[in-house]
Amino acid sequence: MAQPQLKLVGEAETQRLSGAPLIRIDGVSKTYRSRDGEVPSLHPISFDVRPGEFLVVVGPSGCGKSTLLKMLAGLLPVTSGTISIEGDVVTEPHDDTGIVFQSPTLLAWRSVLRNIMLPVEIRRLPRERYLERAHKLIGMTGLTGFENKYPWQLSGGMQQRAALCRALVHDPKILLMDEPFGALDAMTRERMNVELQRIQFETGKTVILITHSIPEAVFLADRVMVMSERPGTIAATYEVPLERPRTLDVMGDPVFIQLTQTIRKHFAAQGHLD
Ligand SMILES: Nc1ncnc2c1ncn2[C@@H]1O[C@H](COP(=O)(O)OP(=O)(O)OP(=O)(O)O)[C@@H](O)[C@H]1O
Repeated sequence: MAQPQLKLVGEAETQRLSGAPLIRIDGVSKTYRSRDGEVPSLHPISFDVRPGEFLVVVGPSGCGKSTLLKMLAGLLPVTSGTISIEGDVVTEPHDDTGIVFQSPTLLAWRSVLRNIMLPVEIRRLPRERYLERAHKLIGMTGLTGFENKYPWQLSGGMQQRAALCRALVHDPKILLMDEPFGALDAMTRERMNVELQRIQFETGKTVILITHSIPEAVFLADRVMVMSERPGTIAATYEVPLERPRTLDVMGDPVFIQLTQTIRKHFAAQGHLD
């Protein structure tokens, strides 16, 4: 079995990741107001995301991960603080982000291609230009030949690939992913991780991904952000010093094992964080 070479993040990689932050989260908190009263879901948190970075967020259930992602997408207002993308404060849904949820949420009555083209229609973007882009993404995600199939004719992994194409078709700078592979079987999930790494490399997108899987987090991330229980806050952030492209063999690497163990310790003692 080929052993991946381990080294600290290379020079080119360092340059790619060391630019001015693309996303700035500054003192952002969230308290939901419901009929039963206030639900503090996220304590004020601050962090930056670099252009081209792959940031993975892990944390116990209910700590506010999805809330954070929805605020990043402009789908949910912040209670305090600001989220900015390239200096512009996010106040509403915007074109800089594409989102993939745990469920593919494809429209059953639309073909794969017409599902992928939905954001182009909604935004009234030039169809021909984006059709070409859709076909490129279909090729990149291995869906060629399935353009005219309907979602129910696809496996779960293929549906999620179609959802990924749909999130990227309008060429957003940022890809937000909320437990995108949580519903897939273990082997498909691993394959999707390898494919996602390749697609991110080929497209250069900045990715923020939420997962409950620590190995998935370490495999995919440049940086893993660990959150504490609700109301969530940042418990720790770890750089992942593993060379890319990573193969699944990297999971046997001592650096990988040590990092997953370190992160897992945060969740010891009945889900309580350190
Ligand atoms: N619309 C809402 N109204 C009131 N409370 C909410 C609402 N949405 C989420 N919450 C609460 O906010 C907290 C954070 O929810 P969120 O979905 O962001 O957590 P999460 O970390 O993504 O959880 P999981 O890992 O289980 O998906 C939870 O306690 C949840 O019950």
